[in-house]
This record gives sequence, C-alpha cells and structure tokens, in this order.
Amino acid sequence: MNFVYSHGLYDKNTTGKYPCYYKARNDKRRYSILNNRTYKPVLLVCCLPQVMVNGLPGKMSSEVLNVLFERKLPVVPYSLTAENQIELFYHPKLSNQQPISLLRPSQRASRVERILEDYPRLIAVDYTHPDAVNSNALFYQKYQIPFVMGTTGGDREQLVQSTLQSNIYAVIAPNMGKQIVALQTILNRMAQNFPGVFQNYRLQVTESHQQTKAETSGTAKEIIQSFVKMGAHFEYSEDLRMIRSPVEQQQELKIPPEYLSGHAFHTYRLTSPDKSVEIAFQHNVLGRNIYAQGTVDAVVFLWNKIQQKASKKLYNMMDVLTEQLPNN
Ligand SMILES: NC(=O)C1=CN([C@@H]2O[C@H](COP(=O)(O)OP(=O)(O)OC[C@H]3O[C@@H](n4cnc5c(N)ncnc54)[C@H](OP(=O)(O)O)[C@@H]3O)[C@@H](O)[C@H]2O)C=CC1
Ligand SMILES: O=C(O)C1=N[C@H](C(=O)O)C[C@H](O)C1
Repeated sequence: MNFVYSHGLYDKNTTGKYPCYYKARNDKRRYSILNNRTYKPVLLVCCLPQVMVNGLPGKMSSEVLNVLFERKLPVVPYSLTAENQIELFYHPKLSNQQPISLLRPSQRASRVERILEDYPRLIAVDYTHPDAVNSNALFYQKYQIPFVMGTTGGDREQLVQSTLQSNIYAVIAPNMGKQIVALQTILNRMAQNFPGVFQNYRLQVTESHQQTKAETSGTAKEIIQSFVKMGAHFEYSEDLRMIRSPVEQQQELKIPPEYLSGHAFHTYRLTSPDKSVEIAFQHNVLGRNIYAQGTVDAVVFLWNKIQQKASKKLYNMMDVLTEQLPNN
C-alpha cells in the first residue's frame, strides 16, 4: 500500500469529512486565514492512485512518467501503445528487471482484468494519437477506468457524451498547462461577459508545433471558439496558419534547435475593420514539462474526487485550476 504524508492547510470545519486520514500536526500552531476562511495545519495521510501512462514510448507520456517519478507517485508497469510498437519501455528510474510492458490494441482485452485486480486504484493518463482518442476512451469506459485525457483531436462531442453516459470519473482537456488554462478561463469569461466585444474584428491565428504533430492544435481550436463568441470573424481556410516546417520555425520564430521536436507557439491577433486597432494574445512553450506537471495535478484532483465520491464526474482543467489551494 502506498501512502503520502504531506503538510497542508485544510478547512478546519471539513477536516473530519475529508476522505483521507488526518492527524492534527501540531495543535499549538495557529490557524491561518485565507480568503476569509479558517484553515488549520494538518498532516495528511492517504493512499495514492496508481497511474497507468498510456502512449509510451511517445513524448508526452514519457514526460508524464518523469513527473510521476519526481513526485513519487506509483506508476503501473503497463502502458497502452500502438499496434506496431515495441514491447518493453525502460526508464532510468525503473530497474532493468522492471520495464513497463507495452500493450497493443490486440492485447488489451485479454490483459486488462488482471491488471485491474493487481492495481485497484488505477487511473489512466492518455497521451496517444488523435485517431485513438475515442477508441481508448471507450476502452476506459467499458472497464470503468477513471482517466485523464490529454490527447487532442478525435470526435470531442462523442468523447464527452460517452464519458457522461459511462458515469466514470475523468478530466478531459486539450491543454494541461495551468498558466495557459488560466488564460483560456479568462477568455471564456470574456466571451460570457462581453459577447460582442470583437464584433467585425478579424481573428488570425498562428500555431507552430513539432513536425510530427498530426492535427491543428486543440488549444487553438478552443480559444478560437471563445473569440468567435466575442463576435470575431474567423475562417479556418484563410485565417489559420499552422507551421510545421523546422526551417521556418528556426528562421522565423527563433525556436532553439533542441526544441524543434517539442514546442507550442500560439499567437491570436484581432484586427478592427479599419485596421486602426490590433490586439494580440500569445503563449509560447518550449518543451513539455508544463503539460506534464498539470497532468499529474489532474490525476491528484481526480483521485480526490473519487475518494470524496463527488456527484459530478466529468471535469476539465479549468475545474482543476479553480479548485487548487491559493499557494499551489
Ligand atoms: N493536453 C495537453 O496539454 C497536451 C496534449 N498533447 C497531445 O497529446 C497527444 C500525444 O502527443 P505526443 O506525445 O507529442 O505524440 P507522440 O507521437 O510523441 O506520442 C504518441 C504515442 O502514442 C502511440 N499511439 C498511437 N496510437 C495509439 C493507440 N491506439 N493506443 C496507444 N498509443 C498509441 C504512438 O505510437 P506510434 O508512434 O507507433 O503511432 C506514440 O508512441 C497529441 O494529441 C497532442 O496534441 C500534447 C501536449 C500537451
Ligand atoms: O502536440 C502538442 O505538442 C501540443 N498539443 C496540444 C494542442 O494540440 O493544443 C497542447 C499544446 O499545444 C502542445
């Protein structure tokens, strides 16, 4: 059994109801006041989720594995992979006797029940391929596996509907980087509060990613929706520029060579009809650590929801961000 011991501030009134086991760490310590609520310091002791990272040996799943090891969360030694993939994945934090076994689609059904018996607190993280989003989600739903879906693309409406119908816990988001999710949240609120603020403005979007990225950025698609709700005019065929050429990325965007295989540069530019006003929003990321950190936060969030038997079961990263304590 794996346990976590961590010090934190918890609402003194809910201490007894929290799903984990608590001990008052030191009653002599003073209670803290945050956002007009009173918290007391506690030693938190709870069992941990067991995380199955699917999509190995891919880039995002490898980075999530690094963060899980950094944060000392238990990793399940199995991963769903593609049909043509290797069988074993070795990580420097695992001994050579303990590699992660990669399960191809044709092997999954015969192995999953035994895995779930051995790892009853399993949460799946999915960083696979746009073509695999819906079939992987159906697999998690069939076997009642809570999941964090980071993979973009696929039929998003079907993904949400099938997850709601299956009644399992899940976090689904095309961007797990909390700082970027904060920007998305604000833009969503702008759309709600000022629906026509960019009426007749033209939106133009540039997104640059590694050459291997299969589809248009899922983050860009969501942010475009917010600006369209604010009245902006946008046509995918004319107003979206996807950059996948390493030459352009180096020359034009000055992406350092070591990040050509992993970066995400987004610019959203709004121009008024007479071109006298231009407003731009930008988020540029080198590497993948920001998403992997947010993914592991989403796993912990989902685990807490499962422990609490929360009635709401489907979440996005805005929910994760909103619920975090102020200093996290
Ligand atoms: N939400 C977020 O914050 C972020 C989301 N992403 C998204 O995550 C996804 C993965 O990105 P990235 O890691 O860079 O891509 P990679 O191509 O590096 O990795 C994807 C891996 O999934 C494997 N795979 C393909 N099909 C399946 C399947 N049916 N089941 C299991 N595994 C499969 C691939 O194998 P093979 O190569 O043999 O096909 C590959 O090993 C993309 O959709 C990307 O947009 C990325 C970054 C952040
Ligand atoms: O594939 C990537 O790399 C990324 N994918 C996500 C997306 O499609 O928006 C998030 C980020 O852009 C990195």
